[in-house]
Amino acid sequence: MSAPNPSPRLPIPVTVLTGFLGAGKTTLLNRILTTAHGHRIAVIENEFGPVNIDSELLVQQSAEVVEMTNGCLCCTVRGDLAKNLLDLKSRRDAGELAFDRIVIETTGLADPGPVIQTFFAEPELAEAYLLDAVLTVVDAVHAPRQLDEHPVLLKQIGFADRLLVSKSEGIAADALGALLNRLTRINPRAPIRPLVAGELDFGFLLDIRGFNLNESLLADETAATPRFRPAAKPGTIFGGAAHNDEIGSLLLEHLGDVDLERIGTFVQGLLDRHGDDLLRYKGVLAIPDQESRLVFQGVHRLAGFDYGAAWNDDIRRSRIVVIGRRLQEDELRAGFAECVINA
Ligand SMILES: Nc1nc2c(ncn2[C@@H]2O[C@H](COP(=O)(O)OP(=O)(O)OP(=O)(O)O)[C@@H](O)[C@H]2O)c(=O)[nH]1
Repeated sequence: MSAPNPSPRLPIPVTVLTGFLGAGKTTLLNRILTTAHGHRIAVIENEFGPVNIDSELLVQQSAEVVEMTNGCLCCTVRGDLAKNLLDLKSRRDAGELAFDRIVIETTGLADPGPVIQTFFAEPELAEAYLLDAVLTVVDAVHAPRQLDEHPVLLKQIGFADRLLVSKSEGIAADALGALLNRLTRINPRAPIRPLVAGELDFGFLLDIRGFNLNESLLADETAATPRFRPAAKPGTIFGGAAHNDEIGSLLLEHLGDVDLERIGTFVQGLLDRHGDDLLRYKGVLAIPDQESRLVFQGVHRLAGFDYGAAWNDDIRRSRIVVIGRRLQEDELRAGFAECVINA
């Protein structure tokens, strides 16, 4: 029997590890599992086909590994994912397993969207687990071509909370620079780091709380030197004409309040019309007569709203960041403009 779990009632953090075929997901996972960091990690491995090679490649002594084969998590075996997660939780509660976080390694072809949605769509899962972050490994050598040929890689990058570039030692500095620029255009929200030999920075990988509803949602974008690059002019938001990447991002911003009813209608309309194309969106809004920030975020059509920290002496402003496919910039800007309250 394993030692009792320290906090059986707290939600268990989950990290989704994604990246295209051969990007280096298992290599990274092995490094995570073999580093002494004090976390007890259970792993869910998903692979196409009847045999899970990845789980055989894993160093198993330190982790409980659940194998999911014969389909991809994002489509055929999504129900199994929920079942496996609940099963792991019951075994943990019963003292049969001891772990304090889960890493899910998806197949290289998986769209992370449905995997993410699983955690919000099923109340039992939402209570038991806390989706911490999506980590996406990007293969520096192959990504430029893969990005042109495989739209799912755009989604994997678009959904990421952290982008980890593998094999960067294999390419010239200017090619790496071009790739990093391209990644930033697709997803300006996610910090990027190369995966290099040596110690892993667990502060960068774990406990990111990328899906929490709080005012730090846009922390990176609201820093003194904004990491977020707003679209300069119409037509430039899709990662640039050079690559014709369909996934891009857009910042909607107003230095002041927005009308609650109008912004609700605007966001709802957006989800109704374009929900399939909205990968991630986050907003921090100032609402008249409301001392606290209204914070929202979502994935496709699943969105959550809540009031966060008080504005106090901070400048009231309203910002929405959208990462999506084929974003209709003019429509979004016009819709948002109708919601703002001009002092
Ligand atoms: N040179 C170099 N090779 C790497 C690096 N990371 C991973 N590899 C190699 O790339 C190959 C694929 O790595 P994996 O970790 O199996 O990739 P994966 O994303 O798990 O692959 P799939 O599960 O098949 O999608 C292996 O041969 C690794 O040794 C890196 O940073 N540099």
